[in-house]
Amino acid sequence: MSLIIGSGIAAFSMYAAARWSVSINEQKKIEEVFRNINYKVKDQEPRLFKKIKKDDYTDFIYNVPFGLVDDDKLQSILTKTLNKPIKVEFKGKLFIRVYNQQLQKIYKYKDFPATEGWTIPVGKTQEGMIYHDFDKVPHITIAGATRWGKTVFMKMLMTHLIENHPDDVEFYILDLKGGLAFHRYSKLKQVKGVASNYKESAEALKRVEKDIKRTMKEFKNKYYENIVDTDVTKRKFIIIDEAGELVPNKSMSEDDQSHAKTCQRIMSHVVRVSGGLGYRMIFGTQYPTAKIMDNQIKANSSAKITFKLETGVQSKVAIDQTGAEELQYPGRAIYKTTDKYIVQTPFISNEEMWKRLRRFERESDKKESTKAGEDIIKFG
Ligand SMILES: Nc1ncnc2c1ncn2[C@@H]1O[C@H](COP(=O)(O)OP(=O)(O)OP(=O)(O)O)[C@@H](O)[C@H]1O
Repeated sequence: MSLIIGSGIAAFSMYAAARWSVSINEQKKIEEVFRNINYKVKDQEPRLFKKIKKDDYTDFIYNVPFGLVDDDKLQSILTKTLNKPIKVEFKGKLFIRVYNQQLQKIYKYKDFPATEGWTIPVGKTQEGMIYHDFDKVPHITIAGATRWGKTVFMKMLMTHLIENHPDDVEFYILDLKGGLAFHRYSKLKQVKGVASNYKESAEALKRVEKDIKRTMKEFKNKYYENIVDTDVTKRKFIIIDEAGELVPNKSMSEDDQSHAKTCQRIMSHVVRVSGGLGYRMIFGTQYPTAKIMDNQIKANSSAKITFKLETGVQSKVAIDQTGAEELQYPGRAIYKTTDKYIVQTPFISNEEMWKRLRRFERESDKKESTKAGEDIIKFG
């Protein structure tokens, strides 16, 4: 018996010693990085204040000389040097959290539980699942270079909201990549329309603008200020994929330029006035430039989900700091509100989405008359 206890203690001591030496090693590397990138004031370097070891991570907390603040570069250089996920925060002291494990490359949508209210899962972080609450932050931007996960995220969001609020959610979708990604979902009773060109987009947004006017009048009559304080259960989501297409340019026909201008004006109106009325805008783009993500959109979308971008400059436009250019896997994103999280967003395939949502297909769309006059059932 004592032999078993003895060997248990010995094994634990070896494990603890190994972990301890790993963290000493990490501390050395962190301090070497400080020196190499000149993260100091004159000859005063950050000094370790505390080291806290937990099962999943170690926190290194540093006192830094006055005048030294957060540095964008630290996170990415430390991540590469230690080859581990790192979170750097500056809260009076410098907090460097070094996680033991990498996030997985895929987390399935079905493993994210249903949620209360108007929340959606944003993804898995090192410390658990993260949710976005549209009743707290009505408008979001979704940026990311092509093929890194924007459309899957929009579809996931749509699936979650429809499954959780089948009778209360409405979607207006501007699918400016030819309508290919969302066409199938135009058959769902929650989808008021899928616009796939400039003219249809302008018409869809004019409908939204009219609807906003009507809702505003109704709210005034009832002395409502914000939908979240009322018993109104409906919420209306406007999804824009790809907003870059809506910037008028000379290669467009005059008509299309005029439609694009109409869209821009209404989008700006939507984000400025309609959050309190229950409208939520999802603004997606693969080209975050100041022209596409104008100040109105940015200032009124205080949650930003950003997949991999081509450059640090684009990352600065999207989230006001570099970092999105360093993301390595499809579906990996930065979720930024007042805080910033690295997440692996939930993955859902087109097949699974349709399997979950097809029960909401409008009756009139389930059957289609053939020219010969017989009824056929449409599949997908
Ligand atoms: N959350 C995720 N987890 C794992 N893999 C993902 C995730 N999201 C997307 N992917 C992978 O990345 C591919 C591209 O995703 P998606 O179609 O959403 O890109 P996109 O940015 O919308 O591209 P585009 O702008 O060309 O439409 C998917 O087919 C899938 O293989």
